[in-house]
Amino acid sequence: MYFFVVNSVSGNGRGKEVWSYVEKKLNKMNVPYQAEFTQRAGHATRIVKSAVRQPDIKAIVAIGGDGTVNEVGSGLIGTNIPMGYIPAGTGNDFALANRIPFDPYLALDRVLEHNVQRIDTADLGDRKMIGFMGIGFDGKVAEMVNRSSKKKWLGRLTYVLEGLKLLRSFQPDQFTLTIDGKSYEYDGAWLVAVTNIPNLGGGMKICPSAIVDDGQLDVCCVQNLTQGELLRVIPSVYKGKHTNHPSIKFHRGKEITIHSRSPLPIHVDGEVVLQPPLSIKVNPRSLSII
Ligand SMILES: Nc1ncnc2c1ncn2[C@@H]1O[C@H](COP(=O)(O)OP(=O)(O)OP(=O)(O)O)[C@@H](O)[C@H]1O
Repeated sequence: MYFFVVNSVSGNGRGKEVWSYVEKKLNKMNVPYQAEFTQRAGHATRIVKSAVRQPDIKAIVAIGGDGTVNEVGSGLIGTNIPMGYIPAGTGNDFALANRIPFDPYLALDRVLEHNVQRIDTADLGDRKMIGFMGIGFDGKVAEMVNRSSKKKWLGRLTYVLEGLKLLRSFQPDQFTLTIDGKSYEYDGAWLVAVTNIPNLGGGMKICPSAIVDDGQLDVCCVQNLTQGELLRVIPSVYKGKHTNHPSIKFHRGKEITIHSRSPLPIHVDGEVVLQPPLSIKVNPRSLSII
């Protein structure tokens, strides 16, 4: 039995549309399934925690964006039930990183192929990170994207549009990072991103060397750039070609703490949830995906 958790409001309604395609195909193929719709933030994790008690669950499949992947994955960490994913959000970075098709029928085919892989996740106190988190500029962009009414039509471009809007007014800040016991100071920093997967923000390969199952977290800090310089660098980030830029620093580690001088917004898998200081610890191969 496949259990679907559907966030019908993801991608400003794309979730509902995607479910209608998936439901039709499941019925046509006579695949046994159950489905439940999320009613509010946090609900997907509760649905999953109750569903995993059923004896015959083959996989729990998230339909939504990266926020839904976070909530469904959070409920499955530590179990042997794998998470499937059919993208229906705005950024869909988890799908991009794991080569999950954007076509709902093809994504469903991949679910039904049932090839299980273990991936790393990370703990941020009580909260889990499945793919990525960011603090500073991209935390603020995530906040603006989540409020945007244009995301259904613009999709991933919403991140670019909101980023451009923010560029003029954002004040870079001072960050202290501690990575596996070693400290680093960054002044005039635009953002710090910590990731399990290479991309965030709708396909920006911020940490191009990140590997989903290497037991490590990748860190990127962007500092000391003028607004114009940042604007020129952004296109190269989509290709992961920014790694030799003198103002962009990379680290890798298992345990990371981040302090910022001001209380900047933090997003975890695209949802703004926390305030610094922040401790992040990798949880190696803690989640099965298909
Ligand atoms: N019925 C609901 N009403 C309002 N919010 C909901 C509901 N169900 C889930 N949510 C919340 O919707 C938020 C956004 O979902 P999600 O991240 O999956 O889509 P998205 O933001 O469009 O995509 P992406 O994160 O890929 O950009 C999540 O934080 C989730 O908790």
